[in-house]
Amino acid sequence: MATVFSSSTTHYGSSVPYSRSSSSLNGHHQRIGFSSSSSFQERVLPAKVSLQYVRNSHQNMVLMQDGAVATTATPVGNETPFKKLKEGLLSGTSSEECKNAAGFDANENESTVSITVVGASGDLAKKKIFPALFALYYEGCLPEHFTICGYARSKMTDAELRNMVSRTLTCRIDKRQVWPFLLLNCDEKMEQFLNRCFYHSGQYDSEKNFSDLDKKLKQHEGGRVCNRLFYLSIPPNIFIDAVKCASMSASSGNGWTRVIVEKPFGRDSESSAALTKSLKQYLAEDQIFRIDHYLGKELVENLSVLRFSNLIFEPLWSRQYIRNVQLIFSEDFGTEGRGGYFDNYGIIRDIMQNHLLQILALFAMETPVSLDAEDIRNEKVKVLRSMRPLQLEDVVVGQYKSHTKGGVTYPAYTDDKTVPKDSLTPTFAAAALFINNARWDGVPFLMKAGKALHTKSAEIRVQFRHVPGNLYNRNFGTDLDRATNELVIRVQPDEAIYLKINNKVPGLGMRLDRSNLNLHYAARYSKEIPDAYERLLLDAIEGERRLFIRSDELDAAWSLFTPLLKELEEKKIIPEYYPYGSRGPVGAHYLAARYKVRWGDISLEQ
Ligand SMILES: NC(=O)C1=CN([C@@H]2O[C@H](COP(=O)(O)OP(=O)(O)OC[C@H]3O[C@@H](n4cnc5c(N)ncnc54)[C@H](OP(=O)(O)O)[C@@H]3O)[C@@H](O)[C@H]2O)C=CC1
Ligand SMILES: O=C1O[C@H](COP(=O)(O)O)[C@@H](O)[C@H](O)[C@H]1O
Repeated sequence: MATVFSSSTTHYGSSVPYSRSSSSLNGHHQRIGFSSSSSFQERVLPAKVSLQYVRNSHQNMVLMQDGAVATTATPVGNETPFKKLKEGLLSGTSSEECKNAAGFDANENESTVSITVVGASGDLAKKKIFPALFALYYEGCLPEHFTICGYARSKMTDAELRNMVSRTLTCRIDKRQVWPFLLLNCDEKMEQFLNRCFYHSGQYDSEKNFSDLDKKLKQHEGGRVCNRLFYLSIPPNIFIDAVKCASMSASSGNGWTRVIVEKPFGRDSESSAALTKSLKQYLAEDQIFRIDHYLGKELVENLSVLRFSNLIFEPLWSRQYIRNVQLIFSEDFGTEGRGGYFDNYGIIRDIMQNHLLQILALFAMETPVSLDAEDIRNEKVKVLRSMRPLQLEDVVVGQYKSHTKGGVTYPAYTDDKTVPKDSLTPTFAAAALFINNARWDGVPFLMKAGKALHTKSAEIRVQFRHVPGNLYNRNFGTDLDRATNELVIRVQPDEAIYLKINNKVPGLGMRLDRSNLNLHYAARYSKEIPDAYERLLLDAIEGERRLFIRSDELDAAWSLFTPLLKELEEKKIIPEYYPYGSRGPVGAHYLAARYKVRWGDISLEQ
């Protein structure tokens, strides 16, 4: 029988510095996830065992027939260890002994990751975290040894947790696979996954309860080197209690301990600094993973690829060619169910200060020295620090009011029982921001975010300047804005990148129209796009910080918004009311017009 000894890169490619590999504090490696065999360059060697080796920038890995994984830092070009491994396996020696004899890392299978979802009974845990963990498991991206533990005050048995989690799990479908093969092992995978999930009930401020959790985790870790990830999916007022107890009583003794912190990271510069200071009493900065799930969205992650790996965009990426940039977020539902949280924050803190500002920073940053997390985050901080803090006149705020349509009455924001009747909290805001650096001087970056609008979407719109001395000007009429190129990056839903160009309508005459060069993801790629939480959880497990917010980034972000937020609250600025399901307050148009901008999502041909 021929042996397939195949070489491949991971699906990120071997030359990409942040190709996925683990790097743990204790130096053990444990690789997770292999590229599909279809992309392997296959070489046939005369032997009876099957090996696949996978290479990335840090290490080489061999997947053996029995599923065991071996890793080595030896370059792929040097095949000696692989030959030795193969010879050993052919002689009938066990995988473990062969690995050791051939010089592969001895312990990579001896470490384990325990993921504790703190606040496991809550909305985010059910909706996003457990499904993302299952998706990672289903895709073969979790390490061989892992345990998932739900932690919350609610009383629940392991079986009850599994039952709760099972209701939210779905299997990923690859359109290339053919029914019925595509879901063949789905139930089996779900069961295997659920068997690795456990529950521990406890208070968030009880070291004793966390110490009991520690004992439970140890039982599952079975004496291996243990790496521990805590996901704080709880309200912010209990972050510090939970971090304190986890770090004092349940952190790893011999591996790494990391904590994912959910937003909000404070509500202004002062409270954010206080939160960071308190977190740093118990954790080092490199243990803190501040999550902004928009950074995990496929098209946001693609921004750097688009800019820095295509020749055609970067030369245009400046004030010389770009007239304005628009960052637009809208939801077609209100704060239903989250009014209590929302009223203390409002849309500016909920969406603009984090999600939209993070996109802006990635969009506008200079080319980083490398793709390493620190290099990227350094560039983002520079952009944020080059921006002028927002002032009241740069902003329009709105709040949705009740609206009846088709016999259905949609509630006002203040109809929510958890919201004070006289609340002035904005559920909509539009803002004009400027970056005072050589690249972007004078270019308006307009943001718009709102709840209870007519549609759900998130997009980046880049409107280019008019073509100087355009020979075809007379074909466009008086409205030259309509004829300028616009690049649209539709983050969600129905991901796409399209460029609006002027084009000749086929025929004998000379009529121009606006057409799209369209990269529509659903048509181009058969695989479902992973949820942002999957990418971010995997990054946190692998110690990749690129998509998490560093504390100086956070400070810079708050510095931009804090003076405005204070002024809005101190002056009790009354929001412009807009009907539920509408396009938002008209003031947003006046704001844009002040900078000679028209919102791209409102124009007739979007
Ligand atoms: N839900 C979402 O869509 C999003 C949420 N977030 C953030 O994620 C975190 C979790 O969100 P979410 O799941 O919605 O939160 P929940 O309000 O559902 O709270 C999560 C769990 O925390 C416990 N809890 C709730 N309130 C208190 C309290 N006052 N004191 C002690 N424990 C409490 C409850 O568990 P038990 O009673 O069993 O202990 C609850 O199940 C928050 O920081 C939120 O801001 C961020 C983005 C989106
Ligand atoms: O962080 C938040 O994001 C959600 C929107 O996330 P999406 O991935 O569904 O676009 C928003 O509804 C919520 O208010 C906010 O806290």
